[in-house]
Amino acid sequence: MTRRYSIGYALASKKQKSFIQDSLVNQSRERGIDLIKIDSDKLLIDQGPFDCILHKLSGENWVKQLDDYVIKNPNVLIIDSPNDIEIVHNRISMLQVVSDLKICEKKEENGDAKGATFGIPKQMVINDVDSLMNPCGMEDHGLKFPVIAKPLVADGSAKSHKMALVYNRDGLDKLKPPIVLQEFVNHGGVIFKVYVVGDYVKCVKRKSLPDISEEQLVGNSEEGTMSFSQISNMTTQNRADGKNYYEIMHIEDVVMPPDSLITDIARGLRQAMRLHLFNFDVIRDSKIGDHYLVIDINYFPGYAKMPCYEPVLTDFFCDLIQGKQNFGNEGVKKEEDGCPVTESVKEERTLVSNNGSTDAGEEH
Ligand SMILES: Nc1ncnc2c1ncn2[C@@H]1O[C@H](COP(=O)(O)OP(=O)(O)OP(=O)(O)O)[C@@H](O)[C@H]1O
Ligand SMILES: O=P(O)(O)O[C@H]1[C@H](OP(=O)(O)O)[C@@H](OP(=O)(O)O)[C@@H](O)[C@@H](O)[C@@H]1OP(=O)(O)O
Ligand SMILES: [Mg+2]
Ligand SMILES: [Mg+2]
Repeated sequence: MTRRYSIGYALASKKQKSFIQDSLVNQSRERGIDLIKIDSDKLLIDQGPFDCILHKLSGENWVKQLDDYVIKNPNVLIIDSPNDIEIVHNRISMLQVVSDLKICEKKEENGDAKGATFGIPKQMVINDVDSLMNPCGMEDHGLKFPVIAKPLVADGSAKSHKMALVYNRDGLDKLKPPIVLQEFVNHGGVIFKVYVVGDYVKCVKRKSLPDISEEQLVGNSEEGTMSFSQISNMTTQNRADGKNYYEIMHIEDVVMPPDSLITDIARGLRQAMRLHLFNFDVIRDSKIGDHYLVIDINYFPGYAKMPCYEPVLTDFFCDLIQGKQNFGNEGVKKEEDGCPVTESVKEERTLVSNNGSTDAGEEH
């Protein structure tokens, strides 16, 4: 009799609706893994037992419950540790991880960068209104208008997604610190969203803020700012002339970033942050062409929008249970054509039981 494995999940209702779909539950069940909802009205310690806990909750009480559960069940896998998640709840610390990545970029004989390079936009934190009104602040950080004002805290609240494109100094006085002012970089209206699920990496294209021409910049100066939120999830945007900007720009024709660069950044972030479940947003600097900027990192994003999310996540669950998902230098899985490496799991999988013994998994 093959032992079954249980993964408990603790998610906000919106997240649970989008992520725990019947298709995912059924595919996991077929592979010997039961996805079980953790009851938020009961103590975690009184539930289970779980081989793994998936969560996207925060707060002292929840963190304490996780700690107590781990003390009583030292073999349980927590995906992911609240301490590790913290780094992406701040828009300065999240991008500092990118700046600190050591990825060997190819060089020409004369030392110039060869091929694609990456970085983060210039940015500065504004903690209070006085710093906002300091005229030298932006210049000291090499920032010039337009800039994007983002809430410093990226904690998943609706407020944390409320952004503003600031055209001039008049626009600054509408802002409410603490915020980050980030240089606006024209990038052709397309953002590259890179989903990471353990060792698996998938890059997709999404709609993004349109480029700003010099004329538009002057033309929009009277308002001072333009507010927006979660534009990459936007379905339509009709311009004044009624035409949909995104139909005109043919997003499907936009060239993807180099696969090797994306997987190197994904691997580097995974090892540095010690997170299994995140995505990061990349834009291509229109002025340079093969220079890419990471502008955002999100913990436990909307995986249901990722192609083949069910097999990818089920694969990940199996690897977790087998103890395969760690932070070593193992290769990064990329999708084969069509769905990802789930085909490669057809071979027999030995699942490791809670007490460390192994039992042969069923032929899948
Ligand atoms: N530095 C930048 N230059 C140009 N456009 C930018 C820049 N930063 C953000 N944007 C635009 O603003 C959008 C939202 O920015 P960002 O991804 O940081 O916000 P978010 O609320 O964290 O989004 P998400 O829903 O991905 O969590 C991006 O998808 C992109 O269209
Ligand atoms: O729900 P959605 O599908 O929009 O997923 C979004 C997710 O919302 P959720 O919390 O409800 O999962 C967001 O989380 P918070 O920052 O708000 O915590 C953030 O990760 C976005 O980047 C995700 O959009 P995506 O990057 O995948 O396009
Ligand atoms: Mg984003
Ligand atoms: Mg974000």
